[in-house]
Amino acid sequence: MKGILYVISGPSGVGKTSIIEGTLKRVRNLVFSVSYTTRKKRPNEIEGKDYFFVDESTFKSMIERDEFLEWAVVHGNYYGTPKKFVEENLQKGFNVLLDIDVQGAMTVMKKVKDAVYIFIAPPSFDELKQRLIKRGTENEIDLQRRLEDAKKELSYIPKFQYIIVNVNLNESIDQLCSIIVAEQLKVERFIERLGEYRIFEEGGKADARCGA
Ligand SMILES: Nc1nc2c(ncn2[C@@H]2O[C@H](COP(=O)(O)OP(=O)(O)O)[C@@H](O)[C@H]2O)c(=O)[nH]1
Ligand SMILES: Nc1ncnc2c1ncn2[C@@H]1O[C@H](COP(=O)(O)OP(=O)(O)O)[C@@H](O)[C@H]1O
Repeated sequence: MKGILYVISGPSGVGKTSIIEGTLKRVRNLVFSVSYTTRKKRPNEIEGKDYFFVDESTFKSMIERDEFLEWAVVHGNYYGTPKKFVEENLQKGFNVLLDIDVQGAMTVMKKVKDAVYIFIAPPSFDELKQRLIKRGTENEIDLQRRLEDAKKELSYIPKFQYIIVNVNLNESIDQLCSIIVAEQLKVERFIERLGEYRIFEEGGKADARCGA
């Protein structure tokens, strides 16, 4: 039994965290991979839930020990996905969700062929700016940098399989749930997991381990 890897990317402030939180509450059998970062913790963030906050030397020694599935420098800080967590959960049959930047998504694309790639886009550049200002977690310099980086990030959209334009949060959560479930219902994935099913045996039932 092998789970599905879902990769979510999109510019800072677009609503990735909000959409993911809403989705995790609604979809069964789905786990979020908490990344490591050297970024400073925001007051509302929880160690081990939002990120594992580490210093640069700890992060670099993790790179040397090959502990990341992927890592990248994003808006001036290091971010990385713990390889062991992702591999173990996929192996156990859980579906795993990553919130990583476009560079990280490109790395995963080379390593994990059957992952699902979803880009979250803003309705407009102005709206993105307003959301970042309203969130109030960045100083002026960091905010400008994130908006600058957003322009480059949007150019990666054609490399993704799905796009959600986050106008209305609840609709975006619905759309992410739909993508997650639809992928699980693909015949090619069903056949891969056929060993898990007993529907063709007499008295058997369809115990599909899928989502919402
Ligand atoms: N490559 C990579 N990017 C990550 C990882 N974790 C988070 N990111 C990305 O880093 C960027 C900044 O995240 P964050 O500092 O939480 O700011 P926010 O996106 O404004 O909430 C976002 O694009 C995240 O998707 C990771 O493990 N690897
Ligand atoms: N559809 C939406 N409409 C308006 N505001 C939103 C929407 N989705 C998220 N937000 C708000 O925008 C801000 C950025 O969202 P967040 O989830 O932190 O984005 P990201 O994780 O992509 O940086 C937050 O204050 C959040 O409440």
